[in-house]
Amino acid sequence: MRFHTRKWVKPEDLNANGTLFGGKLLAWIDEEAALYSIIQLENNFVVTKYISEINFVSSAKQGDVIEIGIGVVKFGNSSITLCCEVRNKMTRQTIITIDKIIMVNLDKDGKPAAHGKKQIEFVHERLERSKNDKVKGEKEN
Ligand SMILES: CC(=O)SCCNC(=O)CCNC(=O)[C@H](O)C(C)(C)COP(=O)(O)OP(=O)(O)OC[C@H]1O[C@@H](n2cnc3c(N)ncnc32)[C@H](O)[C@@H]1OP(=O)(O)O
Repeated sequence: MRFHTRKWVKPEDLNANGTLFGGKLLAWIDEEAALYSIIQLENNFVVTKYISEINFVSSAKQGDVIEIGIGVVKFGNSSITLCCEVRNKMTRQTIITIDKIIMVNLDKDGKPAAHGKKQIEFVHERLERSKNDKVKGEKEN
């Protein structure tokens, strides 16, 4: 699991008890899952289909720095299944875990479409590959 995004818990993120509002946290996670899927599937048109049980393990308070981790459970045909953990950046205390977040790759008509991906890719490797392919193509011509 990779922890890409950090958040600073501010007054507007709190519930009536003064701790991080669960709905706010879920919105951050949904956006992170969407961003992760968009980058992996190389398609901006990806939607959240299904989220499994959510375990709120501990709370966060104003001023805490938290980080959102996303991992890939499975690449499907049109879907990608992710897992998520959010933890306190300083103490590593788990705040929430989600076993399965299923995101679906859509075509321009909003219908599920095969994404053709089988494994995690890194943008820098993609760029390196396309640079090498270009050089190879130039040598062949
Ligand atoms: C980031 C955001 O905020 S997005 C906004 C919130 N999300 C939405 O608005 C999405 C609304 N839902 C939809 O538009 C539709 O349900 C769609 C287009 C996502 C999917 O339509 P469906 O008719 O269910 O598609 P379909 O049956 O072909 O399933 C598509 C994929 O999702 C998977 N899937 C569908 N339902 C489920 C489910 N309940 N649990 C797990 N996986 C599921 C399927 O297995 C399939 O995966 P695969 O192609 O890798 O095998």
